[in-house]
Amino acid sequence: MRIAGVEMMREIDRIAVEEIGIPAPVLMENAALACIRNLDLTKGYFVVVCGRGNNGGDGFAIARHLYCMDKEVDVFYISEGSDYKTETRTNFRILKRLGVPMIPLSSETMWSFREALKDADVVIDSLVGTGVAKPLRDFLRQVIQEININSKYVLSVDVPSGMNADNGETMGQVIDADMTVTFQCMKRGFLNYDAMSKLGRVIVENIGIPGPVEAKAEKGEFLTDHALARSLVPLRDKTGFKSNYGKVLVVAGSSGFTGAALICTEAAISTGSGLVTLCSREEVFQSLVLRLKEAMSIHPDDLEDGTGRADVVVFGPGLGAGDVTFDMLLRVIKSMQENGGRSKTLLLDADGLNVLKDRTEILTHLDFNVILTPHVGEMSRLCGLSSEVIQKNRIDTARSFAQEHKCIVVLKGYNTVITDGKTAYVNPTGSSAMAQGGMGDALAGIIGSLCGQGLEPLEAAILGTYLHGYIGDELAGENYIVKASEIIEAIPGCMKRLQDSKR
Ligand SMILES: NC(=O)C1=CN([C@@H]2O[C@H](COP(=O)(O)OP(=O)(O)OC[C@H]3O[C@@H](n4cnc5c(N)ncnc54)[C@H](O)[C@@H]3O)[C@@H](O)[C@H]2O)[C@@H](O)CC1
Ligand SMILES: Nc1ncnc2c1ncn2[C@@H]1O[C@H](COP(=O)(O)OP(=O)(O)O)[C@@H](O)[C@H]1O
Ligand SMILES: [K+]
Repeated sequence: MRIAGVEMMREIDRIAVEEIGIPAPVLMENAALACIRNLDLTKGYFVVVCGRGNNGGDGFAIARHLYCMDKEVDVFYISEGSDYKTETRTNFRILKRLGVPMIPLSSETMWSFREALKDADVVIDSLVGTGVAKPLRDFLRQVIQEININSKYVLSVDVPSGMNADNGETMGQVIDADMTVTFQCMKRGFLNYDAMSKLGRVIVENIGIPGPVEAKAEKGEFLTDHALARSLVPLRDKTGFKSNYGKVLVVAGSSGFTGAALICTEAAISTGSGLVTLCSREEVFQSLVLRLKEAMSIHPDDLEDGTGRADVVVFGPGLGAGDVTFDMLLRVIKSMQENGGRSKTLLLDADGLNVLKDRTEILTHLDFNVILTPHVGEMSRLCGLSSEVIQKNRIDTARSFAQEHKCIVVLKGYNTVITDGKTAYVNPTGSSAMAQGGMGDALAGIIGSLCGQGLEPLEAAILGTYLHGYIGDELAGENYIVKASEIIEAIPGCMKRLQDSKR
């Protein structure tokens, strides 16, 4: 599914109407019906609040459908300002002719508006949508405030009025919606962490604009969906042999951090790697070796040998952030440069990222693929921006770092961003039930394993993050929190279900 901002939505609309010839009233009608589909139609009394742009037009059309269904409907509308757009005027006039109660909003009618809001089972917010990206006029702010104070349940049409669809910021006052039915694309602003509390449940509805039309206006930003993830799960050949499913070397684990090494290694095994080998720091090597079952091990003195044999090296979980780790990384990089090429991948996680602080230029001239999997703190160390700035600009931060350093960045957290600098995918799965030590180590093992099984690094990162969160969501359905070891146990079953699923 594509992610769009204001300009992209306007362009999609223009192409659909002007170049393809889909009549604008058809789109408005589809938008209205999409909202009707998501309304609780067992309710009896609806208040529709309309602005003067096309968002208001959607609201007038929604009111007509509710009227057709014999619902009690009152329409309040903004009567001052610019002239109605054509389709909005058409829908306004139809309602007038039908005799649907229509009340212009003004200081004189504010009292009856307030009473209607209090009585309404559902309030439909059709004040403004993607057409406004500047501070709202005072009167509109007052109307929004009244809706927020007095309503039981609000459905926002396309965008909660007052939210900037580009960045999620509030333009003076914003509707606090219970549900947002947004059209055609996920809006970029909805991904802003601060905006999320205003959206309620978000439903993205197709309003009849074909994918190729969207593609003409696209800006390379997508939300990973189930169909995409399913299509990426590798098929296992009937005659497959372990060497067909990738050799993964995990370089992880130091004193006090042995769990990270085991979790990462076992995640790679459970995701389907043919051969997984663990190399850890000298001081924990013997104790870790005793705990391995399916995985093999190599002593840190043999790091170059192990790297040479591997298709993928996952480097960093629990390895320690000091010079020893940096030296190990340089050895791995040197060995990969000598035996590398684009069929090999280095995934850097945790301390593998921390040792790159102020040294990220190392990444720019490598001949093999590089994937970085930072959480926001690690990203901050890598790029020098504060966590607050990064969290407000997650897609842009990850994208420009990936572009500059010619690598793939997986910026973890709610709505993990995966990008190669050209395109960016936002992962919708996972929740704070997964916010626990070890979870990132499991993700690193999963993505590394998928690279070894032949997926392109970007694909491996897209599927790996989706799968990791999808398993987390399944387990969180019945559990307050989810442990990394539970994720690992559930990987094979979940990959099978994902592959077999029809959605
Ligand atoms: N393909 C599409 O993109 C479609 C879009 N539709 C709807 O159209 C909406 C976009 O419509 P528009 O571009 O007409 O814009 P909006 O309806 O979002 O807003 C424009 C209106 O807001 C008012 N306004 C502008 N600046 C303001 C300010 N500072 N303070 C207060 N009010 C202000 C003006 O009256 C203006 O007409 C979408 O959000 C969606 O709901 C649907 O009708 C179906 C098709
Ligand atoms: N609120 C959340 N929503 C979705 N995913 C989350 C959330 N919190 C944590 N996660 C996921 O859990 C993992 C945690 O990784 P990380 O912070 O590196 O943990 P650790 O370093 O302890 O292994 C990441 O994949 C992250 O995206
Ligand atoms: K709206």
